[in-house]
Amino acid sequence: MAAQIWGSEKRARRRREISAKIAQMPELHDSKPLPFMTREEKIMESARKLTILTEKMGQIIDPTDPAELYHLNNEVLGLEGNPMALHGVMFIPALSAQASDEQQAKWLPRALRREIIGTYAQTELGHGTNLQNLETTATYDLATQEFVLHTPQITALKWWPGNLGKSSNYAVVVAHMIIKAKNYGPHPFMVQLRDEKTHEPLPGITIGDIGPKMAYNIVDNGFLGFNKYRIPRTNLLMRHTKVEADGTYIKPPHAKINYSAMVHVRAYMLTGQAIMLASALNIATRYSSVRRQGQIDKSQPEVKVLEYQTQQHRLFPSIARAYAFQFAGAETVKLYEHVLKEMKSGNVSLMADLHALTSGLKSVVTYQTGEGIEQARMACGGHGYSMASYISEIYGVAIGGCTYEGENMVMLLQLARYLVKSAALVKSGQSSKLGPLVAYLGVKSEPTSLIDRIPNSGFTEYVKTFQHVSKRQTLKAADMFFGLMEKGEKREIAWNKCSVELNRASRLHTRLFIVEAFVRRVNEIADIRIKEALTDLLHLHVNYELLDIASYALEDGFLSASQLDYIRDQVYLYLGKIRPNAVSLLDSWEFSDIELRSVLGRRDGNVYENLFKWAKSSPLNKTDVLSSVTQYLKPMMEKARL
Ligand SMILES: CCCCCCCC/C=C\CCCCCCCCC/C=C/C(=O)SCCNC(=O)CCNC(=O)[C@H](O)C(C)(C)COP(=O)(O)OP(=O)(O)OC[C@H]1O[C@@H](n2cnc3c(N)ncnc32)[C@H](O)[C@@H]1OP(=O)(O)O
Ligand SMILES: Cc1cc2nc3c(=O)[nH]c(=O)nc-3n(C[C@H](O)[C@H](O)[C@H](O)COP(=O)(O)OP(=O)(O)OC[C@H]3O[C@@H](n4cnc5c(N)ncnc54)[C@H](O)[C@@H]3O)c2cc1C
Repeated sequence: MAAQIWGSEKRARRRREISAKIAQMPELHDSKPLPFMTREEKIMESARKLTILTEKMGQIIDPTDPAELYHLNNEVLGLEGNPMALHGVMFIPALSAQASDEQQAKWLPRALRREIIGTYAQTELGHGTNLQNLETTATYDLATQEFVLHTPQITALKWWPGNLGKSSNYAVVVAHMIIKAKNYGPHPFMVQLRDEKTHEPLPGITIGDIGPKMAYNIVDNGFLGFNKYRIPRTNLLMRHTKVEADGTYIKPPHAKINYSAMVHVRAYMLTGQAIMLASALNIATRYSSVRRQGQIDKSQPEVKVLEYQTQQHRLFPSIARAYAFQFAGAETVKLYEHVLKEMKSGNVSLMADLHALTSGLKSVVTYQTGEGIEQARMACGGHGYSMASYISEIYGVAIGGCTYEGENMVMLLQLARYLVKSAALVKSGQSSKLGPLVAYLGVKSEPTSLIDRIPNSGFTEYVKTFQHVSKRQTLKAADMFFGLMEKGEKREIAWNKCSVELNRASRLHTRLFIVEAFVRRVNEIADIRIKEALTDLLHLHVNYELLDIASYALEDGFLSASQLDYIRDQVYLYLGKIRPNAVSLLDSWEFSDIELRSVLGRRDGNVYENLFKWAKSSPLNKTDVLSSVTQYLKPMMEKARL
């Protein structure tokens, strides 16, 4: 199963080897539990481990393999971030995709050797979503052949970029490029922020940390202002766009090609989210198989809470989602790598499809991951609320994904643009022009679902039902939009009036893709035992998801009330079937205790001993009487007694 999850036997074996090596290297372990550290201590601890990793990485992993790097990162540095989180996730990808060969030769080796630390600075205090209204300017000075970066007002301060505040000395900065008074829109520039020797901010740069956040606090998300700060013309990233010395602008082959670093993270973050969901579920499911509370049969001893159907219903559909996201994420990364290769050689024809797909997936996956993690926390009762479970930290980090790399509603609306265009093709009889991801929009569906009528149909009838509701909602939302425009409404106003319906279409389309990715994977599996276990999980997935969106299929009678009962029964059937495999389905992800950082979810299952030991190690328990008591509470009580 681990091979299915991680992509191959080799990958699963390498993960085990890496975890085993790290277990033998105490210098790479947290020196004390992270929840007992202050933010400053955590940042220091992370930097300590990061520098050891830089020295020893080659002994542990193949540093050119992103999957091994990511695993090493999760084990040693953890999900709360590190001083170079953005360096690997956005700075290097931005340089790789957007810098010319010559620029790459100059900067990439230095970045890869970690001579310099970089980030991606785009969002501003006043604007994150609407990139056309970013306010930082890069004005070309023909006389000196330099760009002058400037922050005209407070809302133009860069705000949020990870590791910008304190760690990075370089950044890819996105600014509106102005040449001879003409604004060419947002473009990426390589900018040095700090002196390479002293790490002091360079003159003309105002920089700092934006303060503590809901989670992810090892990362120094920062602010940045420029006061007429000059950089050479050749610091504009020039793989696709060029500015000649005389100010001549050579436009890129696709207007949005400079957005590739965002698409990179959107594609890669899906498996990251799956891992966080599976981690939280691993903790909750292990705990639920240890925790005994109440009886189902009063004549019997107390049961493990995992025996309760409500507990299973709370956890198991999310286990299925974690697998589904992992499989869909793996497909998306493959597609991304393909499109990136094509883009580098000038073929930009697949960019729109990839953008639509990743926009929808990032939104649905992050939202459902958040839901699943929060349910996992609640499933642990009181102990879930303790930082000993570590689930609240996992939640805080994962839920950030709903906002970063494009706020979810906004990204769903991006996919909706693509769906509406596709609907227009269907309506004008041009279905043959539909791309493969939306080809189903042009296929006539049966009048009613055959879900309960064709036994052994595999998952075909389910897929058809998801296709039906997605198609119907897309065409309905598109009709609503076109109808408003026909009545004379301006395009943007009509769009806004339909946007809730449009986003519903985007979610349904994305959920269909996730189901299909799961089905594709299960169909490929040769090992009969693995196939059987995953087929059960897939049964639960399709039935649970369909129940969740059933109103769309009931509206037009595609599903009947009796079919709904059938689907519901299937959910209960598969909850029971999955119960014996539940812990194994999560242990198969092979998270080490070091990586999980959870006292509640350790592999040994000694929940109560571990919790008591952890509580005793709390800094508050170093002394029996705290100074807050001696200084304030004791005098107050004494005064009251007088
Ligand atoms: C130790 C190291 C290990 C490394 C190992 C790697 C493995 C990594 C694994 C896991 C990763 C886990 C990640 C966790 C890290 C967390 C870090 C967080 C970092 C966060 C960073 C950020 O948030 S950066 C800032 C992100 N900002 C945004 O996303 C802004 C959102 N807004 C937009 O994208 C745009 O404004 C928007 C698309 C909404 C509109 O753009 P605009 O230019 O205004 O467009 P418009 O003129 O309206 O035209 C729309 C038109 O353009 C098309 N389009 C838009 N974008 C694209 C695109 N990217 N590609 C193709 N086409 C695009 C769009 O479809 C429209 O087309 P039409 O409909 O008009 O045809
Ligand atoms: C943990 C974290 C890490 C980050 N890291 C980075 C980084 O490294 N680099 C970087 O540059 N940025 C980073 N960001 C910033 C992030 O990319 C933005 O916060 C994000 O893109 C959302 O933009 P915003 O904050 O402007 O939200 P807003 O756009 O102001 O969103 C507020 C609300 O308005 C709605 N809204 C906005 N526009 C529309 C619209 N057109 N239609 C409908 N509804 C709309 C949204 O749906 C939302 O409900 C990070 C953010 C976080 C939380």
